[in-house]
Amino acid sequence: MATIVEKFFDDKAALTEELSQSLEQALRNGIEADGRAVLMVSGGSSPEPAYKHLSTLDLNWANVDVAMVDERWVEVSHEKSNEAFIKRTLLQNHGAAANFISMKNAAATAEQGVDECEVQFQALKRPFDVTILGMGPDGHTASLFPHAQGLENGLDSNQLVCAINAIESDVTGSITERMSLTLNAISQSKVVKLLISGDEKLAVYKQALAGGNVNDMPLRAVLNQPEINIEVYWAP
Ligand SMILES: O=C(O)[C@H](O)[C@@H](O)[C@H](O)[C@H](O)COP(=O)(O)O
Repeated sequence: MATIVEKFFDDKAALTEELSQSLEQALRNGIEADGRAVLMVSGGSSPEPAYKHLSTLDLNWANVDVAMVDERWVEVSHEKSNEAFIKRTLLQNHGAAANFISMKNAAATAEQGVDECEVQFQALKRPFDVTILGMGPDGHTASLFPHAQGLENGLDSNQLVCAINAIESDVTGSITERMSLTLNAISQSKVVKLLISGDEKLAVYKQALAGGNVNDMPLRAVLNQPEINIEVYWAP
């Protein structure tokens, strides 16, 4: 089992305030201790206000590496691009000076692009300072989707990134081809912040925590990892 600390808030504003402060502290600590800080970022609505706030902080952003947790295999101009979302939110203001590591590259498929992506991620400082994860109502996290093609590799691999082709659902939408951090990469973070909002997702988290088949709910594999420090952030 991971070490899990649950941080439950009365509302999203309180969650955002604590998350913003702790991310700032983690980046400052990383820069002070190692000269560079590494922040792994997910898309989703939960971290958006904290990203916008962080971008306004006067940090030594040139010494911060911001890298994607997962990405749809689409161009950055696509409305569903997580990279575009990070560029619109975190990489603004002072945050624009951060060094950004994309997952998407020119390869035709995620499968074909995975080796190039791996090289980029291997160059990052480890352990990463912070990894921000979201969670879907299907129990996916990063792009580790239930029963996806590539999931087994994503959970077992010694690599940092993996190509995933999810089973299309209401959660995935039509774009099922993705790149994701592996479980191995997620494990190599000083802290993992798992962001959850609403009662429905709280119930999904509790179901994952109760145990069961990791292929049905890949979040379980993260929660089961003994070496991960997870902080679960929840607000209604
Ligand atoms: O790439 C994606 O499909 C999204 O980024 C997704 O994985 C998101 O992180 C979760 O669905 C949580 O979303 P919320 O933060 O909106 O709850």
